[in-house]
Amino acid sequence: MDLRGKTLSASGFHAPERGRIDVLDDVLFDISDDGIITAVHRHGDPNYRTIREARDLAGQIVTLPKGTYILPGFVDLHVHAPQYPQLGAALDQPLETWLTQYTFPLEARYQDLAFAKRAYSLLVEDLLAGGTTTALYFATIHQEATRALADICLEKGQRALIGKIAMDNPDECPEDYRDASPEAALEGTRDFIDYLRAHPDNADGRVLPVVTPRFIPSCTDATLEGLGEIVRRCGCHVQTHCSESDWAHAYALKRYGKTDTEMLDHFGLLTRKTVLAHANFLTDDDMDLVKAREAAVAHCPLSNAYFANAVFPLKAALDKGMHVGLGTDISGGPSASMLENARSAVLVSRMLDSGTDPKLPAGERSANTGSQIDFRDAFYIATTGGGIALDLPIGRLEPGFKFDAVAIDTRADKGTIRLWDEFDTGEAILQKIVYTASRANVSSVWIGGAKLR
Ligand SMILES: O=c1[nH]c(=O)c2nc[nH]c2[nH]1
Repeated sequence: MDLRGKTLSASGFHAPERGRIDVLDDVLFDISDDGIITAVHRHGDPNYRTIREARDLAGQIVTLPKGTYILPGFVDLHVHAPQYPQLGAALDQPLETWLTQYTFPLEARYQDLAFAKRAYSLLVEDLLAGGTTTALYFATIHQEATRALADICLEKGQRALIGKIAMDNPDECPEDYRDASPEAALEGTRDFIDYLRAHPDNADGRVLPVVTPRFIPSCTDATLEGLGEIVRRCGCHVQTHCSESDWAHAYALKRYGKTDTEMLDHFGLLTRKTVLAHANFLTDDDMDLVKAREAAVAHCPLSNAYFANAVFPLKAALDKGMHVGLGTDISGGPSASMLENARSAVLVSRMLDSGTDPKLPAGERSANTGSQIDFRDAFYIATTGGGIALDLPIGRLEPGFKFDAVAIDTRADKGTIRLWDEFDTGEAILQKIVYTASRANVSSVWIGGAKLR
């Protein structure tokens, strides 16, 4: 049911800060007509009963069934929308081969608007069904297809941030899939920003434009400089890939004698609203710079296992106070599920922590002991961390935040969660949700209080 102007009676979980899960046991969420949480009344509050009776009398209360729990909707911080048709394909190639032989030819197809609309509609539907209420999308270089992605998000109600990709370097991009010149790359970026800002269905800014240099290898200096100037003027979000693999990290060092992070900063592309995808090879100085600029990393654990040649030190980044969210990196990562990626974040952190070579004695197996995270950190980056990274009031269930939420039905017949009343209470329920839930357990999805599924 649409929850705008209503009160939801439910139990659930969110992570107001790193390391702390707030167990919301039988609470009332007051939701405004424009879909913002205005109050959360807890069962133990002195005026809980009075408030409940008043809301009940006004016919305002919507109650979730027992065994169903509310979570913040997932914030996917790194999605290549056009790559959905190759999800689960070509994962045995190194990044540079995967890009040139598979990914660029697929993305080039998006000049066909009918193909673009078909792929993008399916993707947005599937992400919503899995509980992704906000997605930060790379589109392609094509203006029409990128506009179509924005229209589809608006029509289906998904919160989204979308970038028309800028890529114009003839040395690294194929002739049939690159911006014709720096001017074309910059004009395309500006046109898409203007399109979204003037869109009649986007008055509330549900879909935001993102300045999107694909990564340093694919852009000329003139384009990177021009994009920095656009960011200064428009204050938009920025997204790009940063120091992802040995090859990508070495590229900037060879071209400039500096790291990706240093060069992005040089071009004015490292801001409070910048999201750096992957960032596996950040140096200590890079990390300091990212933190100082309050930029964020989109950690993509599944994709990194295939393409990055290393595990991102998530725990070190979180301990340092860097902004970090979670990304599926469709299709570098073969799963569109944020829950599956949350589990992968735990898994790869365990491998980083223990080391992986069984021939080495335990004491020598890892240079990164103390790297493991738990389900709380994984849940945090999938929700709260994403909201902080984007500087948007999403990812938490507290007053002032949008009611972007999912209901997890732990009793769904075709679902994969099995709870035991004898021992599953409080946080233990969230732990089982994070580790075992699947799409069949996502029973409802709301964005800004509007029920989408
Ligand atoms: O995982 C990735 N996916 C991409 O599409 C891409 N482009 C540059 N670098 C990239 N890495």
